[in-house]
Amino acid sequence: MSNVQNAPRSIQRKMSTFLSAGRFPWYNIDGKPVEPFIIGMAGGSASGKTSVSTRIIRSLGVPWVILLSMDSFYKPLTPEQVAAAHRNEYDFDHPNAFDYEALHQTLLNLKKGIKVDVPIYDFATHNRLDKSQTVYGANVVVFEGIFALYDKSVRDLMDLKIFVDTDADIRLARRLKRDIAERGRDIRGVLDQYRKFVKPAFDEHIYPTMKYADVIIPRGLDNVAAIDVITKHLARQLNDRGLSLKVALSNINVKKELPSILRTLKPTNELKALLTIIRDRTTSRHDFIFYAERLSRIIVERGLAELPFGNADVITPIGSIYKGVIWKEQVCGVSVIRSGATMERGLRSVVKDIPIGKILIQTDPSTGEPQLHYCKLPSDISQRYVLISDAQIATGAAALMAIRVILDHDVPQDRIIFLSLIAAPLGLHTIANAFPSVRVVTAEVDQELDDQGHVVPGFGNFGDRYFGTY
Ligand SMILES: Nc1ncnc2c1ncn2[C@@H]1O[C@H](COP(=O)(O)OP(=O)(O)O)[C@@H](O)[C@H]1O
Ligand SMILES: Nc1ccn([C@@H]2O[C@H](COP(=O)(O)O)[C@@H](O)[C@H]2O)c(=O)n1
Repeated sequence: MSNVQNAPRSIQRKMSTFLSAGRFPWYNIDGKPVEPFIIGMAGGSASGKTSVSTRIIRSLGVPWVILLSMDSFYKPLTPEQVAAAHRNEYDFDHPNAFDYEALHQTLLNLKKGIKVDVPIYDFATHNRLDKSQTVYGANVVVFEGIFALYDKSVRDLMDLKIFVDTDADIRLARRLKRDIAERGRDIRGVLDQYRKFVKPAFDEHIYPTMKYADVIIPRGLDNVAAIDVITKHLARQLNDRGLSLKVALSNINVKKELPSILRTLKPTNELKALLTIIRDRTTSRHDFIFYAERLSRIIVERGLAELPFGNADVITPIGSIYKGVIWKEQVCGVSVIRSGATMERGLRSVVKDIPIGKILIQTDPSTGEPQLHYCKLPSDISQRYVLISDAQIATGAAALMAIRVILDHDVPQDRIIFLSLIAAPLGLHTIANAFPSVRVVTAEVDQELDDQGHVVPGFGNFGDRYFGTY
């Protein structure tokens, strides 16, 4: 997810992620992501590309929409080029001013649902800022820029191509006002740059890309009718792609045999005693927390046994060699809030200094579908093994979403270990069907789900019992 609060106002306006609600599943029951809808929005400078894009996005009312600006992909300049830019001697309106390879890769990754780092551009310094913006997850991507329709490989990624056609005088007037107010320019500079570069480039390179557009919007934002037609078309297209994981889950084949992704704890009486206390409705909150955390630690230890080890010989205090082993890889935790957070203490007490990310997934009461509301993960997660924690697996819908998020952050399936205290067979089959290389560690497999989706016999609402929010 993105955060541009600290960027200058002009940048914030251009690089936005519209997250008006939780994100519904963006993958099918086989765990494969469904591609976002990509719109290309070209037109002359100050024609209204950003304004039209924002209006369409707001009217669409779809959550998880990204407005990506081509400015982010201006090639970095040398100090000499920056000096030339300040003298109005650098041509920012030539197609060669942009890095199409980086641009193509970014759009491709967004299309695949993979997390991307988008450079943040600063018009005042004519260069990228040191920090970038992490963008993850989109139902719709609107990509706007003067050369948005210029490059064929970029065009080929688009589902809809739009050209905003606004009168040249109006464009110049708006550019004057905007560049002075937002981009640190003066009147002379803007007019000089317009005459030398902006106008010739429009006539020679930008206007000709209009032929690639599916839709042309004369007069930009003022053309209410055109924007309305486009919004309705988009809404229909998105509706046709609608996914219902809930319906698909009810068709999962729950075989008698449990899937091979499962790792259960050894069924000792000690384990049974812990589960008896946790499952007992009369257990006090104090005892519940104590024994739940004790069980979490055992689950985490079992999860760590799944990691790869290497040989390590050590010398003992009496000078003898011990042929030992060490963990070979770095690990991190990701807790599925709320009940997964109850296992964090267990994780911390077993793995020293473990970074722990968080994912908030809630079930939408009207549709029964899981929704992703929040996601904050360690930045180097792709270099680590990931222990996802959630107290129980019921239908597997939340687990599927959590695993999909981690995969979208470049973690291979076989580096993901899902830790849960108990699991229902349906949830295990759901995970195994979509992600057969993920491993699930649990204390016990319960019998089934009741009509309301509760795990039976289960332990009730784990989060409420742990946090005291009955
Ligand atoms: N229809 C309009 N009426 C008045 N001002 C507009 C209109 N459309 C855009 N603007 C203003 O013109 C400037 C350039 O518009 P913007 O949408 O950023 O263009 P672009 O993204 O094509 O460069 C902005 O300051 C914007 O607020
Ligand atoms: N350092 C820069 C980079 C670009 N420009 C001008 O921006 C225009 C494109 O942005 P729009 O929002 O207007 O589409 C382009 O015409 C460049 O001249 C700049 O002035 N300085």
